[in-house]
Amino acid sequence: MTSDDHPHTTTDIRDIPESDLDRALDLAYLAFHLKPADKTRRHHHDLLRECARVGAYDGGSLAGMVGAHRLTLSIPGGRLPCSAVDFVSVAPTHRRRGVLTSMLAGLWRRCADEGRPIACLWASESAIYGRFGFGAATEAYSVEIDSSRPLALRLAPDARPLRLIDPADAAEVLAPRYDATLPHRAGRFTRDRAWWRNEVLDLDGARSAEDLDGFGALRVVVLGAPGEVPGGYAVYRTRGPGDNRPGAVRVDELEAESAPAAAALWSYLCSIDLTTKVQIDARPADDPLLYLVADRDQVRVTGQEPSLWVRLVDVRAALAARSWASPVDLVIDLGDAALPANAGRFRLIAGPGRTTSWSATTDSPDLALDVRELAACYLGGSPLRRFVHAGLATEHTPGAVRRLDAALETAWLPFTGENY
Ligand SMILES: CC(=O)SCCNC(=O)CCNC(=O)[C@H](O)C(C)(C)COP(=O)(O)OP(=O)(O)OC[C@H]1O[C@@H](n2cnc3c(N)ncnc32)[C@H](O)[C@@H]1OP(=O)(O)O
Repeated sequence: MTSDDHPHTTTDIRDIPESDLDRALDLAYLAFHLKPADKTRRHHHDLLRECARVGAYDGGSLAGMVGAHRLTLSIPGGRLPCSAVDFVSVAPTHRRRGVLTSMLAGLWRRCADEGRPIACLWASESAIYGRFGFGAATEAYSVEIDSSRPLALRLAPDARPLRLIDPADAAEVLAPRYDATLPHRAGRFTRDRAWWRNEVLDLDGARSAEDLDGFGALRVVVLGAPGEVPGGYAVYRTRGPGDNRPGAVRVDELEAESAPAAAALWSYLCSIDLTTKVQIDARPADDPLLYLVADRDQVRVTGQEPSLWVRLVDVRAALAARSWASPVDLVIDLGDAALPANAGRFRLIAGPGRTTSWSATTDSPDLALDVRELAACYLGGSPLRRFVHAGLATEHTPGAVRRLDAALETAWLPFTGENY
């Protein structure tokens, strides 16, 4: 297939066969300025082999590639097969000639073939993906706790025992607690054993020294007795004091069934000897931690970033798959320059216990928006009114935005932990 999706592209867009996996990785390392260790390369090789792979070939050479993990994402009220885009690379000799644009068009065809109504990704730069219809659908706070003193709490922590477990056993022990979060937290991936092993726990040590930044071995602490579903757990690493830095705890993941369970885990992490700081790269914006501390000055939000970007590849299927918090009946003008099959005027009829309908209409519109804004709102993370206030969506009928926002709302904000 020769691509005509962009005026400057002269590359052939086609699947990358397994025999080209090494060339594909060489291209990725060229684009990302990496020189990984052998075990990291082996890990990437294994990951990429399992991906859908779209390549841009210029004669005999590979000039671009997109990989997509075949994952399942939690959405409000359910789960959806998702193309989790990764390894996006274009050779510096071929940049800004429409290669990425053409490869993504190829990827949308793969999504349709594989029955994946949504795609998602972590963006290396936020400026890249909006034009392709991606919206920032989950966001994360980075948080730092001053643990030079005990964590002051407004409630009694869960009194069950805490125990450290062997990370090799962690996937089996932690999975039931993690899985229990999926029905109420959209934006999370279902995890098989390999995903736990490599993406969450890094058991083969494929993470680079820069990633680890002096932090030591992985530790896993679990709340509750062996044999029962944990009340909570934390996956973390520690770094002792030295080199003009205080000792610190870095938390990769913390899940808890309740606020007291979370309080027990945070208290533990804040009490580890020779450390005076607990840092966490990604927490949900509605993390109970921010409210259950008695002294809010002890917990600092140090950053707020978009995390998972979502693309509604098949808008009708994506809308039909999610649940709705309240009834809604609205006419929406939807723009989608990259996937015109989604664009047009549609009546959305949806609500609790109701089959969602998204059908073409000529009635006058209540709202006008682009698919990237719909994607940003899809998991319940951003109300549409923010985009109306920013001049990026239009309310033609007063009250329409309020009704759509009420229907899209979820009890918990969507959140994505691992940055694959
Ligand atoms: C999910 C992930 O893997 S994220 C990682 C993304 N990859 C990287 O950052 C690696 C280094 N960068 C690259 O390999 C390439 O520059 C890519 C993949 C980011 C872009 O590939 P290109 O083939 O140059 O993109 P393409 O030519 O199709 O650009 C399409 C449009 O996006 C714009 N665009 C592309 N990259 C960027 C960027 N980094 N910032 C802002 N705009 C961008 C282009 O200007 C172009 O706009 P136009 O249509 O108005 O002219």
